[in-house]
Amino acid sequence: MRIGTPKEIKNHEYRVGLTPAGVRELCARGHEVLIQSQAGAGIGIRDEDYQRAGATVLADAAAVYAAAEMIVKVKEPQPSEFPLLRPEQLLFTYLHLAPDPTQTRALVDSGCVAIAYETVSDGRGGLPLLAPMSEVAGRLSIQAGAHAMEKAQGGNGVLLGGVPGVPPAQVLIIGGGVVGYNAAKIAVGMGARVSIADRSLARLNWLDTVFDGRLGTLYSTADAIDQALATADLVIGAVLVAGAAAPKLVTRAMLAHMKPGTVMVDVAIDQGGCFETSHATTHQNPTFVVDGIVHYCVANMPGAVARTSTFALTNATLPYVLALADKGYQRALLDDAGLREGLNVHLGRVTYRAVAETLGYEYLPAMDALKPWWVPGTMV
Ligand SMILES: NC(=O)C1=CN([C@@H]2O[C@H](COP(=O)(O)OP(=O)(O)OC[C@H]3O[C@@H](n4cnc5c(N)ncnc54)[C@H](O)[C@@H]3O)[C@@H](O)[C@H]2O)C=CC1
Ligand SMILES: CC(=O)C(=O)O
Ligand SMILES: [Mg+2]
Repeated sequence: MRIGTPKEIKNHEYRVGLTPAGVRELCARGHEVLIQSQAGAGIGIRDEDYQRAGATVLADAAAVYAAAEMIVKVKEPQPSEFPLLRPEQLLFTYLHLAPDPTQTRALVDSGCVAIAYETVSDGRGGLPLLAPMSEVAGRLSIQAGAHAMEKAQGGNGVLLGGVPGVPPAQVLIIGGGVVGYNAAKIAVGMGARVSIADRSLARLNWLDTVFDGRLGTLYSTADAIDQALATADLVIGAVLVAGAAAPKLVTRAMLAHMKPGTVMVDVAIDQGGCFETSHATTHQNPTFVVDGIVHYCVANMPGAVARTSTFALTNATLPYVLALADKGYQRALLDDAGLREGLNVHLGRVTYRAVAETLGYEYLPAMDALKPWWVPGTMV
């Protein structure tokens, strides 16, 4: 198969969808890899590194999209990339379609086959291609939040860990999954007082055991969140209902009960955000203030630490890229029910239920989309 990786063009996005190690694996299996010139430049991967691994370097994105049967990238295609997609072309990347009607329309109209990293599952309730970036974003959320708490950044001037004789910051984390756990790990490590809210009692149980008394757990209700907001210095929004728009758990009315200068980091912004007052921001202009509360809502947080993030992401995506390239997407999706959950758009139809329901498309189950390739008795 001919696999192409363009340079990312989202604001301050320096990650890249394939590393030279991935290129080498693909070429060793007889595939052809096309990389846009300078695709890895932001993280110190040179065109020569890709060439040495076996890739052909092409001058621009248009050349990569025109030649490749499968596009492997990081972020959702930006509007200038929409016209480059073509019927039956395979797109493997983060998409976050539920809160993004414009992109969904463009993918449907393009006739491409779009597999979203964030909805691929591992069959055990995990999201193996979201998890590595959630680890990064969770850890980074505390770093970004602590910075925003500084007076010069508009925050309330509280030091996360306090000092002897002065209490540390109160951190409230809403959602105790991968982002929430990693945020808690860093916040606890920096000496903050941490509470974590989730609606899964099993998850709260696990967090309580792992942190062994070093954080408090809250069952997530509007009441519990409202009360915890009143004393918080830093709030991390980290909930997810897979593939769906995030529930709005902090309303604008709740901001009135909070201390001025409190910082809210909405990591769930890529699914539309879990604070009513959130809107997506960029690394260039990451924060804004509503009713005295500082909001940080960057939708591609891992892009800030693009080198770590690229290797963490591609370690997880490579086995799937190899399967798609070796078998073709139809066989790869039929063989792996978890990868099949990644199929969001197929030849003009929406094949992920939460996206179809949120945006008003008719839902076509992935298995029905794959019927022409399905031989009974050969699938899992
Ligand atoms: N902004 C960025 O750059 C990035 C954003 N993310 C986003 O962060 C979000 C969280 O991702 P993960 O931690 O990997 O998901 P996850 O599935 O591991 O965890 C989500 C948690 O939210 C909980 N939850 C669901 N509804 C809730 C409610 N009403 N109240 C409290 N908890 C609730 C679930 O029980 C689960 O424990 C996702 O939207 C993901 O796309 C992830 C990486 C980077
Ligand atoms: C998960 C995601 O959207 C990101 O890493 O940018
Ligand atoms: Mg988007």
